[in-house]
Parts: sequence; C-alpha cells; structure tokens
Amino acid sequence: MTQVHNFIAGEYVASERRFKKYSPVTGEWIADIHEASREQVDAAVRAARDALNGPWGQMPLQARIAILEKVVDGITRRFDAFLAAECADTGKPTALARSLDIPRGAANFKVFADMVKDVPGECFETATPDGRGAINYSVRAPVGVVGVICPWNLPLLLLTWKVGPALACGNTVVVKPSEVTPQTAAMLGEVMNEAGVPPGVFNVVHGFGPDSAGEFLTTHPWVDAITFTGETRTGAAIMQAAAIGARPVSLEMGGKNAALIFADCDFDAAVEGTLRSAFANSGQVCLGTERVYVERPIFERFVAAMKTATEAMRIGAPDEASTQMGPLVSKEHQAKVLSYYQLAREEGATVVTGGGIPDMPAALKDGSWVEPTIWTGLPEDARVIKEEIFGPCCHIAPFDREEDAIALANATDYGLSAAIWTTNLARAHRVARQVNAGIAWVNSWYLRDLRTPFGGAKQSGIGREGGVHSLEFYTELKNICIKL
Ligand SMILES: NC(=O)C1=CN([C@@H]2O[C@H](COP(=O)(O)OP(=O)(O)OC[C@H]3O[C@@H](n4cnc5c(N)ncnc54)[C@H](O)[C@@H]3O)[C@@H](O)[C@H]2O)C=CC1
Ligand SMILES: O=C(O)/C=C/C=C(\O)C(=O)O
Repeated sequence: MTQVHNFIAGEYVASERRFKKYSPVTGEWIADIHEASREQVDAAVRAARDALNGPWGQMPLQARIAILEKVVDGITRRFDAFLAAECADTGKPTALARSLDIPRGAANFKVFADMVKDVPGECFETATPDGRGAINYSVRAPVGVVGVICPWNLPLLLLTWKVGPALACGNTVVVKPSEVTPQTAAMLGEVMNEAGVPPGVFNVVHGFGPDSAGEFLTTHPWVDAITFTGETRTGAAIMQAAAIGARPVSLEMGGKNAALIFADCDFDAAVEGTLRSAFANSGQVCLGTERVYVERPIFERFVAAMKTATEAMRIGAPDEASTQMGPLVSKEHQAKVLSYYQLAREEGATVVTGGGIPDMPAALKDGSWVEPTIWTGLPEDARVIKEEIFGPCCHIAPFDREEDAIALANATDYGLSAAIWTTNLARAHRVARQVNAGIAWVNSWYLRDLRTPFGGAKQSGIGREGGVHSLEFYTELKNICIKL
C-alpha cells in the first residue's frame, strides 16, 4: 500500500497514527496517510524557524531565485508522476489536470521567482530643522514562518499558489494539505531536496483540522502568518487561532457565485462558458457558478441549450480520453451534494436535468459520482440558492432589468466572483463595477492572469493574493530613515 509521509526538515517522516485514503473513482483503498502528531508539527515549525534563521534567511536573492527555478524544472520533469497522483487523489479528468493543475504548480513558482527580481520600493526625501534632511526608503523582509492550510479541490495548484510567493519572498513554510488529497504535497518534498532547497524551508504535515495537524499548526506560537483556502467556517476558526499573537491571515473562502446572462450576449459563448463555470472540476471550484440569472427574452432558450449541453457531457474515469467530468472528491462530499439534490426537490425545484447518481459501469460503481444538475423555479430564499454546494449544479432564474440582475447577484453573504455575459460594452463596465465580488469576468470565466488581485469580498475572504498582493502578504514592509 502506498505510504504518504510527512516531510520535515528535508526528510520523510512516518507517524504512528495513520488514516486511509480511498479512490473517488472506484472506492478502493489506495494509500495510508501518516497523521502528524503535535510533536511532529512542532518539529516542522522548529525546522522552518531554524532554516529562516539559517541558510535560507542568509541566502542572497539571486541564489534563492535560482533554486526556485530548479523547483520549476523539478515539477516539469516529474509532470507525469504529479499528474497520476493528483488524478488518483481527486478523480479529476487527466485532461484537466494536464492542462491546469500541474502546469500551474510549476507556474506558481516561476511567476513569483520572476516577480521578486524587480520589487519596487518607496523613497522620500524629508526636510529636517537643521537643513541637512533625511532619506526614507522601504525594504521588504520575509514575514517569517508561514502556515499554509490547503483544500482538496485543486491540491497542487492552490498549495503552490501560496508556497511559490512565500518562498520567493524568503519565508519558510509548513504546509497542511487537505487530508483528502495529500499526495502531491508530499511529492513536492523530493523536488525541493533535488533543487537544493535547504532542509526546513518546506515542510508538510498531514492530518485533519480540529485536534489534529491543522489546529496544531495554526495555534503554534512560532507561526508568524497563516494563509488558508477552504470553507468560510474553517476560515473563521483559523482567524480565531491567528488572533492569539495577532498574526496576519490571508483567507480565500467559499462562494455562491452568479452568472448574469443578458439577452444581447453571444448566446453560444454564454452557454459554453456557463457550462464550464458550473461543471468544471465537477463543480468543485470556489469560483464556480451556482446561480445563473438570464434576461427573460432568452430564458427558455438558454435553459434548453444548457440542458442539451449538460446531457451530452461524458462522465467517466479520469484516464479515459473522452471524460469531461469525473466523480466528486470523496464519499463524504458525494453525500453532502446529494443531500442538496434532495433538498432542492423538497424546496420545490423543477429538475431540468440530473439530480441523482449516474449509472456507471460495474468497476466504477463505488466511486463518488453525481449527475451534473440544473434546477429552475426555486424562490430566492431557498437554501439551495443561499448555501455553497460545491458540486456540479446550478439554478437558473429569469430577470427583467439590469438593476434586478445586479441586486440578485449581490443578494448573498458571499462575494468571490461573477460572470457577466453581454456584448454591450457600457453595460459590461457598469455591471462589473456594481457586482459585489472580488473578481468579475466579462464574457469569460476563470481567465486567470497571475499578476492580478485574487480574493473575495464579504464572507468569501480577507485579503488578496496574486501579483504584488502576494508580495504584500508574504513580506513585512520596513521603512529605513537615514538622517543626513
Ligand atoms: N476552495 C474552496 O473554497 C473550498 C471549499 N470547500 C467547501 O468546504 C466544504 C468542506 O470541505 P473541507 O475539505 O472539509 O473544507 P475545510 O475548509 O474544512 O478544509 C480545508 C482545510 O482546512 C483544514 N482545517 C479544517 N478545520 C481546521 C481547523 N479548525 N484548523 C486548521 N485547519 C483546519 C482541513 O484539514 C483542510 O486542510 C466543502 O464541502 C466545500 O463546500 C472545500 C474545499 C475547497
Ligand atoms: O486559479 C487560482 O489561483 C485559484 C482557483 C480556485 C480556487 O481558489 C478555489 O477553488 O479555491
């Protein structure tokens, strides 16, 4: 059986306690995960502190960048192994992980290794009473040991989205991957060693949240900052832990994102984009669309086109070339999503398509499959409209006026992203400004540029990462004042 170890101070470390990892595709037991004890988490944090005070902290920027470029090469060289591990853990289609998850794993190191070469500073000449003046200038120092808590939906992508800039800025990290998808995080240890990253700079501890590695890490007094992606309630618990010692947090949390489809849109592009935003990665993307609002003149046509396109989607095992949608990540998550499918019926939804478990071949029967699902007819206060489901499903409702569409999009406690489909440029700008979300895509969805600010409003997050915003979180800005 595959053993997935912790990675502490440059070495793979076994734990006494272990838990089982099951395939989301077949339900089979595929690995044993070593659950870090409190002492092991402490050892990881101490190793990170030592590396910060030692070789990594002392290393000139150029040398650090050269090492991170070797990390990029290391991921690229092991592309197929990362791909296999990511698909085994998540069940996502190989084609998706090949084009998104694994390349982004490398790109997240490359982009920030490049970016730290040219960090601009501030400089002010200051008048003083003696007439000789002073010069103020700013420098950025690493924030310290960063605790990185990751979810299961895009495991390598989201881990490296945090670890890439953290290391580029000179920090050391202790990562707690999701207990559901721990394999690629552990594999990254080998890449780090090969690239010459000093022991202790990158550490991985496995386990759960409360009373396990997640809590041990976020409450550890030597962790200087915490970055998290996951559910809003977990983010709130982590914020409480971070309050002890007044440590900074960057939180990227849930969403209940809207798509606004105007009658003047490019119809086929809007259908294709909405299909992708609702069902990509089996709907397990925090930026995904779960609420679709369509201008009334094209409502019936849009629903019909979505139904046809959804029913044509091929659900299957990750490694089949024709697969467009895989299973959900786990049996637990399947039960959660199916409970919302049941709730939708109880709340009075019309099930346009889906709503259950697809009929799968015998070898896949024990996987965590659900049908891509579309509903109409729910009132806006239905729980299915209000709560993040995180599955391949969306509700489609009509609207009559632009201001109604904006009000509907904003009638949520979340504020992560929105997608607006229109060919009227003035409207695109107007609506994009008024939707209360961290990211507004016009005539697209998930079109990513890693230099742009990324994060959510309201209960979807605190802070922004991406581009200079990552540099701001992962560094302490210091002003140096020189009296002349
Ligand atoms: N990217 C996103 O926005 C994601 C949202 N979700 C949503 O969250 C729901 C629950 O999924 P989970 O994986 O359980 O998400 P979660 O937010 O509970 O877990 C995310 C990470 O936080 C850790 N964690 C949990 N409690 C913690 C604590 N008290 N202290 C420190 N670390 C802690 C987990 O072990 C995991 O590594 C999903 O059904 C989905 O709706 C899940 C994954 C990603
Ligand atoms: O592209 C990214 O950086 C992030 C994408 C998705 C998430 O953050 C998420 O689903 O949590």
